[in-house]
Order: sequence, then C-alpha cells, then structure tokens
Amino acid sequence: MKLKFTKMHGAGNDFVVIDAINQHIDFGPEEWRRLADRRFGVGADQILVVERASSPGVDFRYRIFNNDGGEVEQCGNGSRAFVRFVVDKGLTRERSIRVETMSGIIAPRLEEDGKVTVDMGAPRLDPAGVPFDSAGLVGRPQGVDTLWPLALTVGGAEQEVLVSVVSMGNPHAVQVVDDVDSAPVAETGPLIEHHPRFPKRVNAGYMQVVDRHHIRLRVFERGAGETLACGTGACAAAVAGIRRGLLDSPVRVSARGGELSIAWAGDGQPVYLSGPAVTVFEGEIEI
Ligand SMILES: N[C@@H](CCC[C@H](N)C(=O)O)C(=O)O
Repeated sequence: MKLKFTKMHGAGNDFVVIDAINQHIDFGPEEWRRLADRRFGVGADQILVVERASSPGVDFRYRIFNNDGGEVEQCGNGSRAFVRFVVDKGLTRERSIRVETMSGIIAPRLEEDGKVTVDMGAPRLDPAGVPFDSAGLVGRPQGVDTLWPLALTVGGAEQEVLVSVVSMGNPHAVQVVDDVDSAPVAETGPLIEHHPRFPKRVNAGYMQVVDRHHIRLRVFERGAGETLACGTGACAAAVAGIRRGLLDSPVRVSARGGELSIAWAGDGQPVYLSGPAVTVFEGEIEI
C-alpha cells in the first residue's frame, strides 16, 4: 500500500507521524521497523500513529512505536508533534486536546508561538510502578528520593551506578554525572536498558546539574538508542533532581537537539513539558 506520512521532530527527536483515521493501517513490528529504518525506510526514532479516541471525553488515541518496532506507553516529544499534526491536518479545531495513550491521558496545548506545553500526568515513583525490581537491594536515601545501586559489567570490570527510578508512563533510570559530554552513554546505556532489574527494559538518562534551574541531559532510549532529546526523559530527570534536592522547578533542560522546559510542583502533581514541535516534510511510501 501507499502510505502518507509526515516527518516531524521535537528538539531533534524525530518522528514519522501517520494519520490512521483517514488511512487503514494494519502493520506489525516488521513494517514499523522498515518505516523507521534510516537507510531502507523514512527514518525515525519513533513512529506516532493518530487514531480515533476509544473512550468518551478524549479527542484522539496516540500510539507509539520505537525504532525497533516495539509499541511503548509514552513519548513526550512525540506528544508535542501529535497536537501540531492534528491541528495542521484539520483533524481538530481545538489547540488544547486530550489524548489517550497506553499509560493514560495526556493533554497537549499548541500555543500561538508554535511551542507546545503538555500535561504529562503525575510521575510514578514506587519501584513496582516503574517497574523496577528492588528486592534485596539497599536503597540510599537522598532528599525524598532513593538512589538504587545497579551492578554493571563494563569491559569485563564490575561497576556500580546509582539511579533514581521514575515512570512517566514509561520507565526511566536517571543518574547524575559530572559532564554529559564525557558520560559513557554508548557503553553503559545498553547495559542499563537491558538490566535484569527492569522487567520492561528502561530508558537510561544521564544528567549534569548546571545550576538549580538548569540541567544538561543525554538519554539512551529503550528501543531507539541515544536520541537528540527525550521528552519523558527530561520530565524524569527534572523530577529526580527536584526529589534529590538538587533542582527547583522550573527546570531548563539542554539536550543535544534543543531546549525543553519542565515544571513540576511535587509528588502527586502533574509534570508540564514545553518545547518545540516542527514539521520537516510530507511524503508517501510504498510499504
Ligand atoms: N522519545 C520519547 C520516548 C519514546 C519512548 C521510549 N523510547 C520508551 O521506550 O519508553 C520521549 O520524547 O519521551
């Protein structure tokens, strides 16, 4: 079939966005992988699919597929691209919408200046909710957070990293590093992603605290590798930093592909993610 798509990005985290309301899509992991492939397909970190809502009180259903073809619960940068797409395509007249995802409802709003702010919902902080298997581990309290020791074998040598675990609908393990540029993202990212303590795998975040309102962040994403920015990763890092007593809201997040901003009032409250959403080109592909 010939598939119409739009290529978009949010701070360099890139997407293929598909209108599955006006096109019939019946794809499996093989087709998602082919579309996301940077040599044999269009190329993307994630594929975002726009569907009709299946429950009352919401405007759309938002499905997310990683570059490896796996369907996942949440994508923050993608949610900004999502609202820009449905507004630009005339699928809604509202600039503020409610969207159902695998992990609950989020509410993106397209501002007049083109920036998007998304109510991403409240983070889950209990290890079981991430999910993270903390059985038999001794956590180290810092602020109101707990740092968990993860044992890694890097180049034959044992090492331990201390992570905060946060769910933004999808799982994150966040560690503080002195300098993101020299952080061993390519070496330890895959080990953390597949660490047996995370039964659904995990997104591995590396944050450098610049000051109490500013971090630099790199994220090795589950199912996609290191991306130029990760929206839920930025939310998770800000939440972890605030809970550890290192940061205050709002937090500016400098990623390699651009700037994001996070606001969070504390435990039980929703996290607000703001940043750009850009259309790159439209296309059609035989798939
Ligand atoms: N890029 C995303 C996160 C996409 C999903 C993630 N790789 C996962 O598997 O949970 C974002 O902006 O949040």
